[in-house]
Amino acid sequence: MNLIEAGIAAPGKKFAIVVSRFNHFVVDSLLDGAVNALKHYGQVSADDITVVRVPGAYEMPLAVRKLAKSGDFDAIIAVGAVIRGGTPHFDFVAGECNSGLSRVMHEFEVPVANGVLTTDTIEQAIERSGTKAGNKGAEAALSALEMVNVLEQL
Ligand SMILES: Nc1c(NC[C@H](O)[C@H](O)[C@H](O)CO)[nH]c(=O)[nH]c1=O
Ligand SMILES: CC(=O)[C@@H](O)COP(=O)(O)O
Repeated sequence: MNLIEAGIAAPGKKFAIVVSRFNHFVVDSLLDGAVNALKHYGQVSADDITVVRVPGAYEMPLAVRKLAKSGDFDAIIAVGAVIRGGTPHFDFVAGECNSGLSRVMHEFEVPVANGVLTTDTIEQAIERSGTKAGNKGAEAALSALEMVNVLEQL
């Protein structure tokens, strides 16, 4: 059996993190988790991490596409929080964000890790941004680290 598997150390690789300002009270924790994971587990230096802030999750795919098209980054991490309100707007924002990120990843063959929370309640978002349900920003960063190394072997 031939198994292609990779670790998460990626010193010298370049990462971009696209972070939305909406719900920044949880998104800032997701960003911290992603940056710390890149530095601590990935051995990525701060000089190789670029952070791009956008207004909301709906705007993320456009920024991610520009970054992917530049060819300057080995992986891109998207962190944000779409929290359901009182109208169907949640479905459109979350749907367009997720499908847009996926489209960019496949079009440019650059890992785009999805650290965008889509929750029904604020409490669910808080739980997933560094409390009892982990930090989805950190998890997305770990995915990006592994995918950079896996793709290098393919
Ligand atoms: N409600 C949330 C939004 N809404 C804003 C949109 O993302 C977009 O910025 C606006 O529609 C203007 O184009 N964004 C989030 O990231 N999270 C939300 O819960
Ligand atoms: C995800 C959203 O756009 C949502 O937070 C907006 O809230 P509402 O549906 O009450 O306008």
